[in-house]
Amino acid sequence: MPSTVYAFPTTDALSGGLNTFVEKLSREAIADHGSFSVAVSGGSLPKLLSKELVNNKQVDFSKWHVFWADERCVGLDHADSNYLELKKTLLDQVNVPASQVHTINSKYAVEKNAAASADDYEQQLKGFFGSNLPSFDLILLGMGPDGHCCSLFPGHPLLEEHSRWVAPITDSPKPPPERITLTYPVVNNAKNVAFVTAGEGKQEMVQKIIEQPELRLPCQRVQSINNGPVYWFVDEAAAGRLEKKLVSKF
Ligand SMILES: O=C1O[C@H](COP(=O)(O)O)[C@@H](O)[C@H](O)[C@H]1O
Repeated sequence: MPSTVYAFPTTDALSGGLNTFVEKLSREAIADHGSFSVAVSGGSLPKLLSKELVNNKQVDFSKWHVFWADERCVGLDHADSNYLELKKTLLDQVNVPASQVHTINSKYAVEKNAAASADDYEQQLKGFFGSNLPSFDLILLGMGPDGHCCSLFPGHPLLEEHSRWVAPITDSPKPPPERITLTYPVVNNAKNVAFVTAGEGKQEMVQKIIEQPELRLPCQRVQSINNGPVYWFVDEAAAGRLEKKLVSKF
């Protein structure tokens, strides 16, 4: 199924649309099975996500289980930590119970032991989802200017990882080199996946990804096995080169 692209005039409007989208999915998931499992990326995503959501009193954060789509092998208080950014922008101000915030194991992360960190995180997923392939209610992904998502980079062998749920990477082209990442089997088994990206610096790559699927860049390999749409929340700057007919109304 092709992507559904929502373009917003400003980043604030994008955050507003994303807030509405997340509120709806959270409400539906909690009504259906009593919890909302979400995996979140780092980079620019946490700020765009949290801007409006942090003040949304309609969302029952007490039922959320928060995971990371990828994480850097650094301490949880390190400036490069994807967790830290979401903590500052959202988690410190809403009531997700600490036991439902599923961070990378800080001991292994501080040691830069990506292999042990990935094994540990896969066990954390098994603890929550059981032995069947995880099916997140929502995975929120950023897009790097090179077309990477999670810590799945163009041309990297991890693009062909089909057995692990969480993989280590020790040669990330974007620092820091040691990271862990969800793999495609997990990302593509999510009930909903949304990319969130903003700014003119992302314009060229957004156009390539939406208009040239044959390039098989990391973001283009995100395809729901359940045939659901992959959503894109972008601002007008990032959408600037897209053919208008490819943009949907939110
Ligand atoms: O290193 C990372 O980069 C990507 C993209 O970040 P952005 O700042 O260009 O939005 C991010 O999605 C990923 O989680 C992160 O580890």
